[in-house]
Amino acid sequence: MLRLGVNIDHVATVRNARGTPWPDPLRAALLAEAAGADGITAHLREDRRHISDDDIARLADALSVPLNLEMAATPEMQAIALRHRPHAVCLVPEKREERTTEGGLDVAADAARLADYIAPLRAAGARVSLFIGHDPRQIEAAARIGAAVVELHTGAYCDYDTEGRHDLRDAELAGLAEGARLAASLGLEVHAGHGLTFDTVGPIAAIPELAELNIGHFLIAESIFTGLGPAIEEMRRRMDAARG
Ligand SMILES: CC(=O)[C@@H](O)[C@H](O)COP(=O)(O)O
Ligand SMILES: NCC(=O)COP(=O)(O)O
Repeated sequence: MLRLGVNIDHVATVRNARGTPWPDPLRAALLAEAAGADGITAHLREDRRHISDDDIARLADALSVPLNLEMAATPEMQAIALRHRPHAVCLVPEKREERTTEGGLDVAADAARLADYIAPLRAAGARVSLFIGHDPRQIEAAARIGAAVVELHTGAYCDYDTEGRHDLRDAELAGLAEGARLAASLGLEVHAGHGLTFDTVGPIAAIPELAELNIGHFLIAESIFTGLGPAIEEMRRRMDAARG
């Protein structure tokens, strides 16, 4: 079965716009669980623009489904992950000035440091995931350093779709499918996510090697109109339909 991880970061974006306690990302996460989410994803950015340290503490305490903590590979974040022991830790590249996560980690160029970095996380029982593009060099490097999971960045595929650049979108989709095949053949669990919507999820969900999709921004946006539960249920329905 293809799992759906619901990313609740942008509930915190709305909360932080006013500095109120609402809307509460934990409440959204519990609603997502009730609507059938298989896991909750939260990205504790270094600049704390959405999810806060307190959110992570409360999510780690209250969730029944697995928590996937996305974070930069910094000493501060490693200490936080070791304190809260989430089910999974997904390492992502971060730039302070970016609007959203622009690309994947350069695992090939940073292999020795990342191997050392993930060792204590693995020893603490976390499933370590690396957020990367579908470049075979990055996938092979992820396998070499002992990651359990790679999450393939679907942002470019989604952007090309939105811009109507269908040749580029289809080439990107083919690259993601090829990357998923390579990663699975190397023994990695394969996830995908970033920017996915009702319109773009089908062809990604149809890639047979994928075990999990992480989807946030679109679901939170859609929930303004339909409520979070129905948005998640519709995404789940489209994922299942794509799997036949
Ligand atoms: C790594 C990833 O794809 C998500 O965490 C996404 O980055 C959500 O957070 P931002 O929108 O702040 O990038
Ligand atoms: N890792 C991708 C993720 O968690 C969700 O990304 P998005 O759907 O918020 O763009």
